[in-house]
Amino acid sequence: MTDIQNQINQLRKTLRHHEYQYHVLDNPEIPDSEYDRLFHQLKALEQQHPELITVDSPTQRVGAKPSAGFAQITHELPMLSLDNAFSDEEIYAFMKRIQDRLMSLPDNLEFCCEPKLDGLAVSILYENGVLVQAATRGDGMTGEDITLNIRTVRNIPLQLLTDNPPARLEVRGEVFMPQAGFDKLNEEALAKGEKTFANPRNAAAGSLRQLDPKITSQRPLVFNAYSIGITQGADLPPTHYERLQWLESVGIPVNSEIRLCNGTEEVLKFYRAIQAKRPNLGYDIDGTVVKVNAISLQERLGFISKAPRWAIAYKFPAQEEMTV
Ligand SMILES: Cc1ccc2cc(C(N)=O)cc(O)c2n1
Repeated sequence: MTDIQNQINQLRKTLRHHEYQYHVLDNPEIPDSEYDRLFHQLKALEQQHPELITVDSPTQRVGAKPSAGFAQITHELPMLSLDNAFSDEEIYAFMKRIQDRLMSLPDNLEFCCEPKLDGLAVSILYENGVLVQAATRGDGMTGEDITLNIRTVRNIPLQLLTDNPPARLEVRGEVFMPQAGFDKLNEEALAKGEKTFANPRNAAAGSLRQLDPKITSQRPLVFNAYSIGITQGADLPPTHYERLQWLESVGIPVNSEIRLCNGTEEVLKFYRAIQAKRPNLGYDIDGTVVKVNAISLQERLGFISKAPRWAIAYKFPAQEEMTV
């Protein structure tokens, strides 16, 4: 084997070792500057000897589809999709279905109402209070392991703020990109002649599916929790609203617009109030989410195939296309 081939093989082996240390173990042994120096040494050798370039060389990573590099994770509890309502009539029908099954008038029921964030649904697992894993929703059954990227989202605590954390706590919520951060990101991309994102949701999804957490780390992402998945050793309150309050008390961010509503008319009032606020929220939403607040009633209502009977998304009419 030629000396050049030996040098190239040794550099590839060293770079793969350091990539593993940085991207998988999150434990770099060398500064980025040293990694870059080795990388560019290999790049130069391959440019002098293009016949020696192999598709699996570390220099060829840039072309890889980002998601190809993520392990698959199976959700212990499926991540549900929500049934949709597009009119008050469909909300009344939702309430009637609940009344028929619970034999109790909806106007005596409490609902937890929130804006429906237009981002990417993620699942974050804490064990003994420490963030150990994060995954995208994916198809609801399996998602991509984005643990390293989620760790870079500034408002997600790496440790729960409690002295007696549950053995296991899965927090589910939405990662989104606020409008101001999105506008700045696209301005910078334009200035650099790079591709811009069509909308904040695509920007959030693209940022979370970066193989390089350093890039994700530079993106203005925000997380808001909206439910609890699996738990072990957690003593949780009996209503959804109180559970969100508990999450907030242990350092998990929850949307500030979430409200308790009594009966159908207050639910519709909330929908209109959020619709009026929508232009000034500073982040994209595509409706509101209405949930029966009492967990015991949620359990009695159960799910229709994939969507829960106890929740519905009341969507806003599609916004007229932006004329650019
Ligand atoms: C159960 C469920 C499923 C998807 C959700 C999605 C959102 C959302 N996109 O804001 C909020 C929720 O409370 C959700 N709740």
